[in-house]
Amino acid sequence: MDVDVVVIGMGPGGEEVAGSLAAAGLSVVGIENNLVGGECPYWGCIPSKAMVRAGDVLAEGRRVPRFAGSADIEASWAPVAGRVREVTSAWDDGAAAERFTGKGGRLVRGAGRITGPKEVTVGDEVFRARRGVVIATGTAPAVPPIDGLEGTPYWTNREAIEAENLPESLAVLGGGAIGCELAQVFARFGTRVTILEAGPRLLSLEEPESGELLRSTFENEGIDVRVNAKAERVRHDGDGFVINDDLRAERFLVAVGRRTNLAGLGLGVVGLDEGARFVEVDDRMRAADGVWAVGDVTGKGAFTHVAVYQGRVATRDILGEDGPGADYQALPRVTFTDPEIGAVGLTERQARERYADVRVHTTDLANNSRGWLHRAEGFLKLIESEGRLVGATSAGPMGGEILGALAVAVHGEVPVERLRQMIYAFPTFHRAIDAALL
Ligand SMILES: Cc1cc2nc3c(=O)[nH]c(=O)nc-3n(C[C@H](O)[C@H](O)[C@H](O)COP(=O)(O)OP(=O)(O)OC[C@H]3O[C@@H](n4cnc5c(N)ncnc54)[C@H](O)[C@@H]3O)c2cc1C
Ligand SMILES: NC(=O)c1ccc[n+]([C@@H]2O[C@H](COP(=O)([O-])OP(=O)(O)OC[C@H]3O[C@@H](n4cnc5c(N)ncnc54)[C@H](O)[C@@H]3O)[C@@H](O)[C@H]2O)c1
Repeated sequence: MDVDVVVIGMGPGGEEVAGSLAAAGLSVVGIENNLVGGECPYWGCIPSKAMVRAGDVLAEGRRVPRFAGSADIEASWAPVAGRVREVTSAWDDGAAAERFTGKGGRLVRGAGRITGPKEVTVGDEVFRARRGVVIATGTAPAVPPIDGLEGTPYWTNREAIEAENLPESLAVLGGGAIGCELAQVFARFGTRVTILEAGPRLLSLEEPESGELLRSTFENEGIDVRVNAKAERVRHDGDGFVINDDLRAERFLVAVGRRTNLAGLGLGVVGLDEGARFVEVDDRMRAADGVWAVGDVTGKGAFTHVAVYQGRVATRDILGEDGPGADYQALPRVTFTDPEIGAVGLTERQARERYADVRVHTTDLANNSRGWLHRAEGFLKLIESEGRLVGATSAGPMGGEILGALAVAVHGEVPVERLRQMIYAFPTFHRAIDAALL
């Protein structure tokens, strides 16, 4: 069958390209071997943030004695499991599929494979794409080769999100975004949680202060945080897991990063490296003649907002429209723990590796009027080079929202001097920007 474009993988990145091109009048085939929408709406961002919201409500209730009297809080997992089923439509992608077909796209269920230049095969159906093929196959959980792990009922993000019952205890391998967000949720509901992080701190890709802040908060909330720790051996004895012979936990969540779904995709057929971890793309998301790639497979940041952003860039390129190429200098990311860790652009370390002239401005939220009123923990760290902000971290209540102002400053290359001359509303958390710069 001849079409204009074939999109392999209908997660946030693929859905964006396929839907926009179909809406623009192109004949588009979108191929999906699981659920249209990908990881984010069913086992990622959306249900995990529903869980985070529930944990935050509990934590806020527990703050009542410090502020406003007394409150009896009795946590129950049932509403959380119910809300997860509601926001994921109980893992039914009917509405997402219709969103695409309603724009005129054709959805094909199955695993797509590149079988020739601009040619994709699904089962015994062959699609030839006049304009080209978009690779948007995303990622799956990376599972390290730990002695004894294979064959045990360990959890990845999928089982953790689907959990109908609260485990009594949970060991979390990996103190990155998934590990930290889910560890805090389960702990707030009463699960005894231990985090094993191989590196020296939590959220190892972010500022060290972010990892330290989370560690102290987590420890205050009763989470056992073990850094420089690995799982060497694991066994499951019917009742639960025994990790390294001494740590016992009913459930074991593996959250040590992701691996791209590229094996067996036929990348070699179009001259791409079959063994590479990511698909190399230029700033138009082109990977080879007639091949574009978007989302987690590009290695530019495993976030839904990156997949959608790249999807827009690829769409413009496929339609032959002008517009700026992909630019990641103001890439934002938010870890939805409490305190929330928002960051944009470079960390201090990355900035020092890149620029000779780096200035760092920090302030503690305890010195910010609203932070003090809230008895909040957190900080702002701003990284300046050549008179512009090149990176920033905003950690604290609504850290990801306060980040918005900083992301605009980094993206817009606003001179720091101009930020110093701005009026910041009093008493807001974001007024800490003023304090940091002074
Ligand atoms: C627990 C968790 C929480 C997260 N929270 C956030 C968050 O708060 N904010 C954020 O920005 N990001 C978050 N993420 C990351 C976000 O989910 C991903 O970055 C995003 O889903 C990537 O989109 P994608 O389109 O690249 O790939 P995916 O969402 O992985 O979709 C790829 C799709 O391709 C399909 N596919 C694969 N191979 C084939 C094939 N050969 N043929 C046909 N179909 C195929 C897959 O079935 C899948 O549906 C989270 C992830 C997890 C796991
Ligand atoms: N709020 C968000 O935007 C959000 C939330 C969840 C996930 N995500 C995305 O999903 C991606 C995957 O999340 P993740 O938490 O699985 O990965 P991650 O890369 O963020 O963190 C993995 C952590 O596991 C550690 N680790 C690696 N191997 C280990 C081992 N053998 N033993 C113990 N620790 C080990 C690493 O040092 C690292 O700290 C993230 O990078 C992020 O892009 C985003």
